[in-house]
Amino acid sequence: MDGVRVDKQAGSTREVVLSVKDLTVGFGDRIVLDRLNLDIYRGEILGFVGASGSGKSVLMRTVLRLLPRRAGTIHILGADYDRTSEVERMALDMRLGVLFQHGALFSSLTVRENIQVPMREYLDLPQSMMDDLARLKIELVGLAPEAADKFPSELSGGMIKRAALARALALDPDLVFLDEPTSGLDPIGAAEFDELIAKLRDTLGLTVYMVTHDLDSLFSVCDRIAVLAQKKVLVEGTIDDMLACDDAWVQAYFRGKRARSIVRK
Ligand SMILES: Nc1ncnc2c1ncn2[C@@H]1O[C@H](COP(=O)(O)OP(=O)(O)OP(=O)(O)O)[C@@H](O)[C@H]1O
Repeated sequence: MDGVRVDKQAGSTREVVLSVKDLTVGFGDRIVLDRLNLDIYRGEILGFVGASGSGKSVLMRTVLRLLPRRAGTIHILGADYDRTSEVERMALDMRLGVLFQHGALFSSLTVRENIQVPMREYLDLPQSMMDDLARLKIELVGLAPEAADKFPSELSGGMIKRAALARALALDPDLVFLDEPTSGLDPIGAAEFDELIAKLRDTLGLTVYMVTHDLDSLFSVCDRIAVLAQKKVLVEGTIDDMLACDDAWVQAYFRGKRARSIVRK
């Protein structure tokens, strides 16, 4: 594996945990991402935005090796996926957690069993230890202990998101990918989920890659924002950078009527 890359900026040294260079992804004769570049730094919450169909999910799925790419390199936690052995890849995959859109829990498994799926896949632990770990994860995401024995169909939308987050945290990952984690939640549930993500980042030192359309999340918990447009990361920076950006789509998104009502809060 390569060493972990660091970037020196504003006098501080930041560890790059995900680095995407010149990434091109397409389907048939349609190019969705064209020589895209992106860096994510340890401990930050990066919010990913872009118009519907701009390729946010495609990017996330390509980084997770669920979709093939035509060109470009992806370094995760200092390792170039293309140059790692199968064993090293497995070790890397264990350090990534994923919360897919709509939770994507297995409907025939209880919350406890869902959380234990990654443990069974990657670890060889006695059942009693997996039960203890599942209990800890359930507590970590703010679910009641009784939720362990419930099936997804018995949970509210907010509980499903929390259970899916508990599963994403099952193996104590360094980097978590969240695909629209607050979609479908009411504003109070969404705000609570944002607070939970910020708390987990602070206490566990997580790095968070979050695809979101939720302006409240972007304003309240994201350290940095990346805008996907024209098949690449068109702009990246803080919310102030977004507000100062003169791109028409970025202006409409961050300074439109809905955004202004959040800024005024
Ligand atoms: N497996 C696939 N085969 C062919 N085309 C695909 C595939 N996956 C995605 N696409 C196309 O790639 C484009 C980007 O899709 P993607 O789902 O990444 O958009 P998005 O930015 O996540 O949108 P949304 O915000 O609506 O979820 C779309 O035009 C989509 O139809």
